[in-house]
Amino acid sequence: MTAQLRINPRWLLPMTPEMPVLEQQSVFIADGHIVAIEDASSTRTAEQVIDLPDQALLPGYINAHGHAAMTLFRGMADDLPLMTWLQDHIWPAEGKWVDTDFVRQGTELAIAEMISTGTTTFADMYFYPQAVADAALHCGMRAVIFTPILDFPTNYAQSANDYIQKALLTRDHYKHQPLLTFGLGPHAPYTVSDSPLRQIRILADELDLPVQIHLHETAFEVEDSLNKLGKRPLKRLADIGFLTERVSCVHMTQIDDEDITLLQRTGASVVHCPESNLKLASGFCPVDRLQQAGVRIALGTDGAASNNDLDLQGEMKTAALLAKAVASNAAALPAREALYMATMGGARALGINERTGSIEVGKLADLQAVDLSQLPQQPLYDPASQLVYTSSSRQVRHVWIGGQHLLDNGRLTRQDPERLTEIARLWQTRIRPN
Ligand SMILES: CSC[C@H]1O[C@@H](n2cnc3c(O)ncnc32)[C@H](O)[C@@H]1O
Ligand SMILES: [Zn+2]
Repeated sequence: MTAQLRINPRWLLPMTPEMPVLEQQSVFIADGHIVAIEDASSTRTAEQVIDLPDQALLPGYINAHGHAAMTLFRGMADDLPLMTWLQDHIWPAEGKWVDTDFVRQGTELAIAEMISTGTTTFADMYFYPQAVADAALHCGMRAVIFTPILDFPTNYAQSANDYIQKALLTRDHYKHQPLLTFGLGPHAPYTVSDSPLRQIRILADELDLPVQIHLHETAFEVEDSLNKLGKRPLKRLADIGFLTERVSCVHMTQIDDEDITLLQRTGASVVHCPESNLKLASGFCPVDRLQQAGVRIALGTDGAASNNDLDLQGEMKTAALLAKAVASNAAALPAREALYMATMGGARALGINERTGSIEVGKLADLQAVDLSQLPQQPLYDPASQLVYTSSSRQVRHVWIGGQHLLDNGRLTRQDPERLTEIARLWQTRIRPN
């Protein structure tokens, strides 16, 4: 059978369980899927052949947590701790500026940055999820969209029940879009009460939805819950039956032995956002301990207002370095495991691992090719090491999502960077006139 596309990379990192680095392999694509992986000598034909003699082909990264539209708040409130940042700066700005246009345009800006740096799926938790969905569809980007749920009113919705109804309507509206998956995003244990959390659990089970929540982001969050309720937030969630394997817990910088047992017992996963945690001085997620306990871990950037970029390769490097420092062990989170976290780890946490996250026959062609011939990658002993520990995201040359060629030799095929820059500048002058 003739494939539509044959890619001949120098190296292939399929991110299958043994995490091999292969050479002399060709990947064949048809109808958006990987249809064969064969030796480079294969005589199988394709309508188009792309030779990548200096490049590594690997799955696109999966950014497992973020607030894409917050790119428009990038650099607006730096060098502040979480609660000051959120309550005194971000929430007032969101109240003033966030509407459908803000989310649509901010999300398109975010998608351009993510595709250019090798991300092929992003998880999003933000207001106006239909604008996030429209932006993703327009750009050809895969997205897991968690409609936010809070107890209090915002520009977007009035009550927890209103957010939930909007989540269901949004999901219904886009149910035939293969690029999109919808879930429920209760913001945090300190902003959502037990009753909506119970309802979210029931709906997630009934409709098979992923759920994502900010959790144990700071020591203050845990202390506050101990003072008010006599238990840690994770224990409270476990006690009301909220925790299941559908749930991804974002941040988890505060972890004791009982927390680890709860994560193990329920199968809930952790989304590690090391750069946001460092910048807001929130704390350190003990990645090595979690891995040793068999807890599933994914990687996220969080929003550009607390990171301040959406570069998952940078996040991998930070995660690998931080894991070593936190564990006092240079062997903690080696390069291949960081790569796994940024690909299959994300896919598993978001419940999309049957479709994406690795290069295997039958899976979607969500791929990136990275040029490893450039100066910052020389000499080259181990492609996995170069991908994680050098600034390899600057060398991403090609990205395919569902077989669509969205980055072609470093050029975005569906988005215009100049137009996006102009839009970002317009928002900047509107938000903070000079
Ligand atoms: C309800 S939509 C998402 C909501 O979360 C806010 N947010 C962004 N980053 C963080 C974070 O690290 N912890 C808690 N909340 C965060 C965002 O501004 C929106 O209001
Ligand atoms: Zn967040």
